[in-house]
Amino acid sequence: MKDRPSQFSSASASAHIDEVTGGRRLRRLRRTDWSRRLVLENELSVNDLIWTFFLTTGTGVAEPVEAMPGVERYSVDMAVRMAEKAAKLGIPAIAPFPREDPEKKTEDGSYITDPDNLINRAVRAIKKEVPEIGIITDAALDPFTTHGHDGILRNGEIVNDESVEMIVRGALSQAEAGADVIAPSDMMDGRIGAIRKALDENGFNHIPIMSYAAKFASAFYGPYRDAIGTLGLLKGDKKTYYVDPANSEDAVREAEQDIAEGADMLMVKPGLPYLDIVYRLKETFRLPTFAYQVSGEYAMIKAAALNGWIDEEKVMMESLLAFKRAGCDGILTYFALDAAQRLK
Ligand SMILES: NCc1[nH]cc(CCC(=O)O)c1CC(=O)O
Ligand SMILES: [Mg+2]
Repeated sequence: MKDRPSQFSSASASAHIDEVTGGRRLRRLRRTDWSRRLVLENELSVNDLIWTFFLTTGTGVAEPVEAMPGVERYSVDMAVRMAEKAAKLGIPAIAPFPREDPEKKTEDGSYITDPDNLINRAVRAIKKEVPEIGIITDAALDPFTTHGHDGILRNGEIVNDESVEMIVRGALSQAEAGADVIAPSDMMDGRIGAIRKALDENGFNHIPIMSYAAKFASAFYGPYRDAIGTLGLLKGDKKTYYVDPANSEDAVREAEQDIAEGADMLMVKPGLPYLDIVYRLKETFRLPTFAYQVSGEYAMIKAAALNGWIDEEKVMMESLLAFKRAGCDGILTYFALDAAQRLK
């Protein structure tokens, strides 16, 4: 015991370490900045970003979303300006979500089919002024129903086939308004095939479908429901149609089914807590695969940053890079504008 310090001279420690590692020192390539850059495996680019944001009625409106500091709801005219900003930053696509006028909400969500609803007006205006940016629209019913569900509610049940009919009509009205990608987030069975058929039969066979294939019944959507005004409305939960957070085989089956029905791209939602699903879907199907960094994920990062507990910019960029490492081709994120600015 007395000799112990001398046994740990640096020379003998080195010899010991070389013996156990076989001389393989993984830190060699991490020593310098140039060398770290040289061996980078994944990189985030502005081409990976899809900007998610909110719409509201009126003109000249940019109002803050309480649970998402830094995020605002825009009236159509302001959304056009913001889309222009996104396009100038090189962001390839946007995904707007409407906070519809509560008076337009109905039991069956049929306002989704109105050519003059908020989302369709915004799509038309943005397509006219900023044609170079891609617009991805959600064909789910939740902004349009009085109960906040993504489908039609009958006797306490979300009825599948009738919901699909309405969702298909909504998707068609979005395509007619000029949407570039239809991205249904409702998780009804058979909706991908039904939307594909309707698009093809109506002159929209060039419009791709990005399926929210693996959408989980998650508590991370809280701030979004506040943002689109469905928080107080939602009756019960969405467990009868979204995937259980405990399951991954079910997520694989959902993706397999959506691909068989004609999905061009897959999405996983939420994002960071579900990177294992991203990895599995990418490895299994090799399709363009996306993840949605949802409102609750955004709020967590913002809240910690506002408290001075984490470095917002670093955590934002690290979280986005993690999606790339897991296999994402792109990320739907409320951070898109900030991240794009940072990537300039
Ligand atoms: N069709 C519903 C929908 N569309 C976008 C989100 C969540 C997005 C987010 O949390 O950022 C949800 C989830 C939900 O309310 O169940
Ligand atoms: Mg499905």
